[in-house]
Amino acid sequence: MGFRPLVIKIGGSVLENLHPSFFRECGQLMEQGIHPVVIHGGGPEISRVQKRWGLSARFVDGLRITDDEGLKVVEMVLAGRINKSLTARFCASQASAVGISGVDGGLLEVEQKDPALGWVGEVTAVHPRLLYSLWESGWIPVVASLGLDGSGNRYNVNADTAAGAIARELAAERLILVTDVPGIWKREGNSRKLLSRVTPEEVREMIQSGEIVGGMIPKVRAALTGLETAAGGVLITDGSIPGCLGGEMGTRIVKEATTDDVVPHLSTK
Ligand SMILES: Nc1ncnc2c1ncn2[C@@H]1O[C@H](COP(=O)(O)OP(=O)(O)O)[C@@H](O)[C@H]1O
Ligand SMILES: CC(=O)N[C@@H](CCC(=O)OP(=O)(O)O)C(=O)O
Repeated sequence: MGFRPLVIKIGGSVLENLHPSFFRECGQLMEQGIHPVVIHGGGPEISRVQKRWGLSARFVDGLRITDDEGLKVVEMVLAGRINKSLTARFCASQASAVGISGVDGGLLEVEQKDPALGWVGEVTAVHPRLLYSLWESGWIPVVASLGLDGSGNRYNVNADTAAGAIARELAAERLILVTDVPGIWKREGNSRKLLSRVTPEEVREMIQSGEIVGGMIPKVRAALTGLETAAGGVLITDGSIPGCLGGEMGTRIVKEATTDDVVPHLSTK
């Protein structure tokens, strides 16, 4: 069976505002012979639960410091409630989905990123066999970004980073990063404009100049990872708008400014 993988990452920032048509559109892509895998975040909800439990939510460069208690919260919230509620919304929209995490099928192999961060994993390999099995049987995998090491320890993985690594391994047709903004903003005098396309070099310059900050930094870094193999480039788009998977709205990250994108036809009409 020939596979046409499409990697979609849903940010925690947009989970509550995801347009209802999103789920149906994913199902339609599957019917068109495209194979979506959905990686989701959930940072804001993890922080809310940590606070409710009297635990602090602390970050270094956008990565959550994850001690033993923190990992329990991450697993319960990310792989539990968020993963199950998202999977339920797919199924209720007649899009056949299965909720898993990066631990299942050994999908995300990681090593500890930095002892100072605790149970935070850096992806060292992606083993996609389970994804192919699910696609073959008609299921859309919905993945919580946890990983495991060679000793069976489980880790918290940034969801953008996980999506970028999966997209690179699958040589996905496209990586779509669904978030709460319509794309990458660039300052222009006193106002700002939305970039319709941007190259890796421009992205690196914008991080240097402080125009790309906060949660957009791991996102564009993941975009650069995915771009290494994704023929159709990477799209950053707003999930609260209908048709966000169609490819016309948002910022495209492309290898070269002059090359036309090879955008797969993703009709969600
Ligand atoms: N240049 C930029 N253009 C657009 N958004 C930016 C930029 N720099 C930083 N951001 C911020 O990045 C946020 C998206 O990242 P994040 O909150 O981590 O989302 P998600 O949960 O979807 O991963 C936006 O809401 C915005 O505040
Ligand atoms: C290591 C690390 O920081 N992991 C993230 C995983 C969730 C995530 O990435 O969620 P968003 O997509 O909403 O940011 C966290 O604990 O917040």
